[in-house]
Parts: sequence; C-alpha cells; structure tokens
Amino acid sequence: MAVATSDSILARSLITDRRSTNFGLKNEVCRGKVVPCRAGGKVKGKGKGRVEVKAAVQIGGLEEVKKAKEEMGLDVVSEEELREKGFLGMRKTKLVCTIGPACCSPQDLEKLALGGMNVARLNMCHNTRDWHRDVIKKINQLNEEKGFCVSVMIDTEGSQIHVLDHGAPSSVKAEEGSTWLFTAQKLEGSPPFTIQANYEGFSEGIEVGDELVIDGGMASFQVIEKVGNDLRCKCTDSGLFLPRAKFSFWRNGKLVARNSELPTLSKKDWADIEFGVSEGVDFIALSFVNDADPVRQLKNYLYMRSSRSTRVLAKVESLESLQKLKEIVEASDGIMVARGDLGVEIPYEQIPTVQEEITHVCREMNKPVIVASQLLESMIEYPTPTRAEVISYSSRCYYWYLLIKETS
Ligand SMILES: Nc1ncnc2c1ncn2[C@@H]1O[C@H](COP(=O)(O)OP(=O)(O)O)[C@@H](O)[C@H]1O
Ligand SMILES: C=C(OP(=O)(O)O)C(=O)O
Repeated sequence: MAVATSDSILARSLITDRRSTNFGLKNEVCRGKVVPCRAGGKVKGKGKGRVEVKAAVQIGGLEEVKKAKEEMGLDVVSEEELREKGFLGMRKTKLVCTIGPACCSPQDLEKLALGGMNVARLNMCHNTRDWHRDVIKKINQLNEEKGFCVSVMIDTEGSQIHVLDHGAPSSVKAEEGSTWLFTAQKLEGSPPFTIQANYEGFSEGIEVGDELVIDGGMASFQVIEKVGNDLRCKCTDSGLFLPRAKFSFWRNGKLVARNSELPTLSKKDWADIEFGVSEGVDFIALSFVNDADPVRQLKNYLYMRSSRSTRVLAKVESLESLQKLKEIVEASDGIMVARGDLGVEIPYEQIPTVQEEITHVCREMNKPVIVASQLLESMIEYPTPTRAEVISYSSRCYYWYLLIKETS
C-alpha cells in the first residue's frame, strides 16, 4: 500500500521495499515517478514504529488514474477524488483507520487522510465520549477546511467475557504448571496468580476438566476446581495475558459458547449509539451480532431518529453469527470480518475459509465486506510490512481494510 502525497495517486497494492526505487513499474506504462513520502502517525505500543509508507507513484490527474486502472489493473485513486468523494470514490478498496491516542492530532489525521483513509473508526470501548467527540470535531474540520471527505464510524463495545485491565503496564505471564484463580470478584490491586473476569456469570456451566483458552491460544489452562463462582486453573500452555484478553472455554474439543448469552446491545452501547447519532456519524459497527434482530432493531431506531443515512455494519465474530450469516448480511448494510475475535471462537486455520465464505455471501447480496485485524501487524514495531502481509492484499477482492493497532 503506497500512500498518496500531493499530486500523487494511491497505488494500494504496491508496498515497496526500502531499497526499491521503482516498484518494477515500467515508466512508459505509468509515466509516473516514484517518490519517497512519509505518512501516518506514531504507532502505539512499543512506540518505535511509524505507519509510514515508502513511496507513492506520482501520476497527474484523473486521466492517468483511469489509465493506471485500465491498463495496469491497479486499484488507485487520485488525491482529488479522495478529497471530493471519500469512500464513495472509484477506488474499490477502502481504508478504515482506527483512531487512538497515537494518531488523534489534527496533523496525524490529515496525514492519514492524505494516505488514503476513507473512514475513521472510533472504538467506543476505549476512552471517554468527550475524547471521541473531540476527534469527530477534528475530522469535520479536516473535511471542511481541507476539502477531505473522511467518514466516521463508531464501533460498539458489545458484551464479551474478557480479562479486566490487570493494572500492569503491558502483560502478565503464566508459566506452564502454575496455578491461577479466575474470579469475577472486585479486588484491590492485582493479587499474584489471580485474574479478574469482567462478567459475574463467567463460570456458570463450566466444569472441572474444561479447557480455558486465552485470546484464541495465547495461553491455555485446565479447570481443576470450582470455588464458588471462581475457577482454579492450572496452566497447560504458557503465555501472556494482555489487557482485555478474551476467554473461551472448550470441552472435548468443542467450544462452550458463553458470549452468546450476553446481550449484543447493552445499555452502554445504546448510549454510545445515541452519542453517534447526535454527532452525525456515517457508520455504526455492531459488535457481537449473533442474529439479525439487533441489526433490525438498530435500523428501526435510526429510522425513527431520522438518521436513515447512517449505515449499520454487523461484526461477524462468533460461531453463532456464522450460523446465521445470511440473515445477518441481509439485514445489514455491510459486514466486518472481525478476525481478532473470530480467532477466539474458531481455530486459526479455518479463518481463511470463513473469510472467503463471508465474502461470497456478501458479494451475492451486494454488500461491502470489511476485513479487520492484524493486517499490517508487523508495522506496530517495524517501518516496513512483511512480504507475507504484502502478498495477502494482492487479491482482487476489493475489500475494505480496517487498520487497528497499526494506526491507533
Ligand atoms: N480511543 C482510544 N483510546 C485509547 N486507546 C485506544 C483507542 N482506540 C484504540 N486504542 C488502543 O488500540 C488498541 C487496539 O484497538 P481496538 O482493536 O479497537 O481495541 P481492542 O483490541 O481492545 O478491541 C486498544 O487495545 C487500545 O490500546
Ligand atoms: C475488529 C475486531 O474487534 P475489536 O477490535 O472491536 O475487538 C476484531 O476482533 O477483529
């Protein structure tokens, strides 16, 4: 993915190596000049990397963009078009960027817009509404003053069983053979070998012998004792607890579905939606949609609130949502394949097939598909993506791509 600078076009599928000077493009075909450029903001986390793009192909106006599309099969967009049409522009691939503390200044937002951001995503499970309001204001300003056309998406928190923020700066390590208490009790500080869950009923129906998997495989435990509502577990595969790490329980190789018992739209989600409507956001992405009902409910609500132009996207991130895929796609304006959470409920090796299946259903119903999570994950640390990451975007599926930790 190369990012547009002034008078340049975005050539999405061309990520260059630092040493490369010309993408291997024939000058007579594109008549473009490869220029170094920097775009994007500082990345959160280790803070070393930058979302930075190495080069852009400078090609003049719309005519040349058209030529690049037709003759070279590139999915490109001119800066002019980015400014005027945003996600309604001709480039079929769209870029959705999560806005977090690492990229929320007006300068960072402008760099992202210049780099091809079509939609700015605000994840409502982080930060305050005032913080989100401020970002929306900056995006509106960017659009009004600099002529961009960046849309805004809010993403609801939804309900999911996860580790409470354990207070440690980054992660807590569990060693194989160590014993841990998983509890929903509110505890002072972070007692050793104790993990707090966010949901009181997290252990209901769980039996001794069940497997508890953290973040789809980051670490595994076996339940060795039930102590009231708490679970004493032995670590069977060492690994890390990251803040908000997700739980899944397994019995005889099958998922014990727990998240599906929680509501898709909590009180907080409705309050966030109300906030989004009053701020005039363009998209609402609904987390943990298990069937079409919450999507229909939200669409009815938007209709009543005269916010018909706000689009509802359903996040497919659970087994249940896969079982009800067609009705969910039908009810929604688009789908997000939330690969991060999907990887907690289905084995990693099934994700490619599932992504393809979801895409197929969406294509048949003419609905856009957003692919989320770990797209350019290596760029959280490093300035260039891996070859494998580059290759995974060379298909002509024309997805919308959602960058999360890479930008936020
Ligand atoms: N608005 C925000 N405020 C603070 N941190 C944020 C914000 N948005 C994203 N982040 C950071 O980026 C990370 C990835 O974002 P995201 O995937 O949207 O959240 P999560 O993985 O927690 O569901 C978060 O864990 C958080 O550290
Ligand atoms: C986008 C995702 O969800 P979130 O960041 O809201 O956890 C995901 O799970 O891939």
